[in-house]
Amino acid sequence: MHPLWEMKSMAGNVFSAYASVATSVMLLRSLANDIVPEPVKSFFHKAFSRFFKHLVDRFLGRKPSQMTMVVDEQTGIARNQIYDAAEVYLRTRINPDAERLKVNKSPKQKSITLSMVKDQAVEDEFRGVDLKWQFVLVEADGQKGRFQPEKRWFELTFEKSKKNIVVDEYLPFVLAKAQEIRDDDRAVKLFTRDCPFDDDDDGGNGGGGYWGCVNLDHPATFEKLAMDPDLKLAVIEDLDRFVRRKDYYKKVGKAWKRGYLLYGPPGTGKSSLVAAMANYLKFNVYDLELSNLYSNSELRRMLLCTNNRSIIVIEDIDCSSQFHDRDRDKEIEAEADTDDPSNSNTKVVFEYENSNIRKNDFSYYASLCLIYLKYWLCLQLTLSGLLNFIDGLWSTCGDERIIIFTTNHREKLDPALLRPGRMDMHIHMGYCTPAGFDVLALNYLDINDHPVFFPVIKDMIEQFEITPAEIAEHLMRSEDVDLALQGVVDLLKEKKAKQEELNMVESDAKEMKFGRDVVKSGKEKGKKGNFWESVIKFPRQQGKENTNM
Ligand SMILES: Nc1ncnc2c1ncn2[C@@H]1O[C@H](COP(=O)(O)OP(=O)(O)OP(=O)(O)O)[C@@H](O)[C@H]1O
Ligand SMILES: [Mg+2]
Repeated sequence: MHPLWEMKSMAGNVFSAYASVATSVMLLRSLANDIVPEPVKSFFHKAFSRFFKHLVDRFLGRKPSQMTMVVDEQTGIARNQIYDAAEVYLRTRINPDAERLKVNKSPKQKSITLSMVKDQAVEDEFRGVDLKWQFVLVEADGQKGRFQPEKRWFELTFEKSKKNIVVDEYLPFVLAKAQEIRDDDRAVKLFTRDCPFDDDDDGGNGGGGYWGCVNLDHPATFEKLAMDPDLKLAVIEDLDRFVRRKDYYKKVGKAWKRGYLLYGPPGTGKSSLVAAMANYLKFNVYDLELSNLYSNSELRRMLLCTNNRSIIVIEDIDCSSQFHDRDRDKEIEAEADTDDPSNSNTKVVFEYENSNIRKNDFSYYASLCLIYLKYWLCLQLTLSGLLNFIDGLWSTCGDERIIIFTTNHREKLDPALLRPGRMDMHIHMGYCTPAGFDVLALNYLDINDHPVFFPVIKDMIEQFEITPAEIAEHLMRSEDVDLALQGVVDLLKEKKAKQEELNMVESDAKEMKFGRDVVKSGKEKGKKGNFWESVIKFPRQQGKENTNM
């Protein structure tokens, strides 16, 4: 064939192939147009054009277009929370090779913090997005006739196309992270009613006008507490579970709070455990002194003014006369509902019975007048009022609360306080055990063992009731390990001597009682005899009779 004809037929073939491909593409396109939904189409369209633009930028050596967000220190008259959060968060992102840094520590901070200096830049990365923070500072200027205060802001620069990720994900991440860092650095606070100070720097209404606070610088931690190791672990696990179970509490329809009852003899570490819990969770502590409160509404007001993530402590709950008997509460409330004018007298008599006022005391009349006045003003603080706040409707006001009661006498408490579900965990703080002594010795003397004293002390500790507070006090008496341990041994020997004395007195008392019973029964049978002879001699005679038998 002529080469010209050959070329012509090839071109015709190519053209017809192109035409058929083009027709198929158009057909597919119209088909796709009908089948694929609009959002999917627009997504692919955007992705393709972005990819294409990226390729072109790469090819031409152009940088993707950037965006800068300005984070001012103030929004109007209020502080800009993003600025504050960025300031805290960026401390953790400062380049360790930086040549200039600011160093700060306020009285309320626990540790020294580093921060950026003027015009310093910090780079960060979040989900594949590169970010650059720059700290800008314009110093105060009073030269142009008008005073210009110092101005500070951050500039956050990133790829423009990543704006949504930055606004929706990165900035909330910075806010949350900053809060975490602040919580770690924050000193735990102790709120009480009578405290004249208000050191609350959290910006919240930690006191609401009712509470004053100071830093809780209690050094107690779980490691330093001498208590049963299994119980200690159980308490820590319980706290961890409580803190991470926000959604669970919501799901089961329970207020996100937990109650602990700490009971045991004085000096066994109940208050220390409260401090250890607060330090472990970084929760503030509200020390609720019930003797200062006169009515349920006052109690409610006080409790409503407490912050979330806090521990409310009522120490020595058994000493609050109002909280002994809820049935009596009900009686009082029922009596109050009637119009009987003697009601107030009944209430006063009840309170009088429960108080320590003694007749003929100098303060007798004054105290009685006060009690009358209280009831005349309808002021009542009852156990029902407290329970209402613990797990009634009021309990849902506030999240992540822990309520702790401490007592030396659990048996004296109203069963309503002890029923399951009210105080979720009852923790017994008992006398010192050998394992507890190990903790105290390590804590106070930095020793794990002593070949002479440890076996003696541990053996005696098992036999006698001795509180960790007593041992701790003796361990602190000398810096010399041997002297300190000898002190503990002496203390235990003293206990032993006292115990033996007590046992003797008890056995004598038993003998006396026995003798008296015998005399009584003898008298009843009509036998006459010398009283002392009966008391002292009769048991022995009785013993002889018994042996003769
Ligand atoms: N279990 C313990 N572990 C370590 N130290 C303890 C323990 N118990 C008591 N202590 C020491 O004794 C001191 C007093 O203890 P704490 O006030 O905690 O006892 P408590 O049980 O609250 O007494 P109370 O019933 O009288 O209020 C603490 O400061 C601490 O040094
Ligand atoms: Mg205590």
